[in-house]
Amino acid sequence: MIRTEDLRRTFRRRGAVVEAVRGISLRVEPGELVAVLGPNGAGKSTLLRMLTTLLGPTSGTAEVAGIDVVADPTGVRRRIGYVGQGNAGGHNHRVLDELITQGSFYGQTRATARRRAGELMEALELQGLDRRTVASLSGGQKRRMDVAIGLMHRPGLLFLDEPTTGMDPQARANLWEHITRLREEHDTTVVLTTHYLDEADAMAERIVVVDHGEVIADAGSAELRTRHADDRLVLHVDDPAAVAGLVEGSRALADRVELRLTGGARVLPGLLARLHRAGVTVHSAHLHEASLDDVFLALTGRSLREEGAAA
Ligand SMILES: Nc1ncnc2c1ncn2[C@@H]1O[C@H](COP(=O)(O)OP(=O)(O)OP(=O)(O)O)[C@@H](O)[C@H]1O
Repeated sequence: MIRTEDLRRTFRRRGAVVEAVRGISLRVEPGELVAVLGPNGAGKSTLLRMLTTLLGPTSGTAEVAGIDVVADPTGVRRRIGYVGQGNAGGHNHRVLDELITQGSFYGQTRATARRRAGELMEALELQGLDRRTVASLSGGQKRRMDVAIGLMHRPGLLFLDEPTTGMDPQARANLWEHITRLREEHDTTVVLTTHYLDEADAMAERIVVVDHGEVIADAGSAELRTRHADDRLVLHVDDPAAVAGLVEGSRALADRVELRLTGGARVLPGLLARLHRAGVTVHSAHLHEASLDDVFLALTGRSLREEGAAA
């Protein structure tokens, strides 16, 4: 669905050259949901803007939905949906009119656009709001409206730039439910950027971490955590020093032993069974699984959570 080869984009700013995207080669297969993560200024938006033809590459190539972004940007736009960071809808327009206008823009007849708008309003829980102005919608409704606009022409590929930023947790969960359903029903490929690690963790099958204009990791969340960050296990026991002697790599504290390990959930049952056989009573076992933020910290030396919070 997407193929880029050594994609680059530089900007000139006050005489200096900024390399916003530095040689990204990426493949996205049909039906995938890929989250692009990275701190502010990493190059995520620049990458997305090149893939959606809003910005030309300085060098390298990108094919989106089988079409070269430079040779045929109009062809690419026809096949993709793009939901940018701002609201796509005109604020004083009515919800239904806005959707129909979008459909007409892509060459749909009024009747087809109206039918499609009805389907999407139902799918995205916007029914009953036909005659309301976009400005009068709640934040969550507006964002779902943005997604509806992006889907009017039935694109096989949807780009979402920070779709849930600024939403409350319930509205986020709700939008995700809709995106998941649209994928299940229409097999839409989705590429999104987000600052919310928990969201990427829960929803994306694949996470592409971008930093300083480069892809520094590309895998599923579980694989990233196993590969780049440790879990931490805390066992409360009567004699920590004795137990530390039995568990390689652990250290004894006053009332517990602590241990760093990979794949903790898999290791834990065997470890507990071994301690039981050795006559050790474990009062409690707490496994702190590595988070994506731990992965990010291990890869970049920075916490994405802090960067995201500062944004
Ligand atoms: N039009 C431009 N002119 C000059 N520099 C730019 C321009 N657009 C982006 N940049 C620079 O390119 C780098 C990458 O920016 P980009 O917006 O792609 O990052 P990002 O990862 O999307 O950040 P954010 O999470 O804040 O949206 C930054 O250093 C930014 O200042």
